[in-house]
Amino acid sequence: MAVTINTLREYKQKGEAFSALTSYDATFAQVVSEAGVDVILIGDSLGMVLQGHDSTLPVTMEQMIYHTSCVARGNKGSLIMADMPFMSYGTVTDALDNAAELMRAGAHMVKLEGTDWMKDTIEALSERGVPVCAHLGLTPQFVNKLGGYKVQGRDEKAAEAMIEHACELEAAGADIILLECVPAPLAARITQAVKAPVIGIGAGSDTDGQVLVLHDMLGVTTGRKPRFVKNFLADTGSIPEAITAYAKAVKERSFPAEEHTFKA
Ligand SMILES: Nc1nc(=O)c2c([nH]1)NC[C@@H]1CN(c3ccc(C(=O)N[C@@H](CCC(=O)O)C(=O)O)cc3)CN21
Ligand SMILES: CC(C)C(=O)C(=O)O
Ligand SMILES: [Mg+2]
Repeated sequence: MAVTINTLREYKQKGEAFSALTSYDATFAQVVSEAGVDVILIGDSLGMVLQGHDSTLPVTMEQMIYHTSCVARGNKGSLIMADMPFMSYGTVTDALDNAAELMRAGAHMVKLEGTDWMKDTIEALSERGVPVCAHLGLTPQFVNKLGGYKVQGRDEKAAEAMIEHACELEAAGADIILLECVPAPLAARITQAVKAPVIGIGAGSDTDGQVLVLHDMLGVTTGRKPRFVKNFLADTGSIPEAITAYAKAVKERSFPAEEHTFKA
């Protein structure tokens, strides 16, 4: 049975964790979906892991459409989420036009990075039939404003603001919240505060789901690895087995462990 946003809502209600992983092409999309990973993300991280840039900012709509169409052809029943790239949702009109392109390419929903300024955008998309994931915390498209890839929401004022933003974006129509690089206790508070399923990366084990970049969990990413990354290929014999082990570890909540988590 194909995974839908309702499937993810049911998981949250039952307290069953679900898994997500990036894919950028048809072959990996098929392997990832056949391994039982619930959500495939066409992440704008492709700008870093496929293209070799040091940020996600150079990624274009044309590239996201191309990779989304490749993933859609390989997918065997996972929910397909596509990142809207930098400045493709700067205005509500741009967001509608560009989200439509990603949905035509085969996405089932889109992901946008931002806070309360996205309320109108999310409302417009939601009203017109586009499910939205709101990405909060470390939002890589804001790296030049954030001053680096750093944990977000560490002080109480920033934590309160993030909780409020999550609630406001859910009220505007966001179907899923994604939290990146936030202290585990804050991620737990947000997961309780919203009805929408919450997916975490570097957000501890109390979110409803987990996501990783495919290249990171296969151990092929070059350079410094973030704390939240685990190499699942190291203890398995093949890429399909590594991906299956990841999906299982997320379901069992054995990943993320303490060493992958920011405590405060
Ligand atoms: N390969 C890859 N994996 C990712 O998870 C990822 C990308 N690319 N590209 C887009 C963003 C950038 N991401 C990053 C990149 C670096 C850190 C990092 O080095 N974090 C430090 C935390 C520093 C602090 O304590 O504030 C760490 O130790 O994990 C985190 C997220 C996550 N996303
Ligand atoms: C790291 C995940 C959440 C992402 O946005 C991406 O892969 O682009
Ligand atoms: Mg992204």
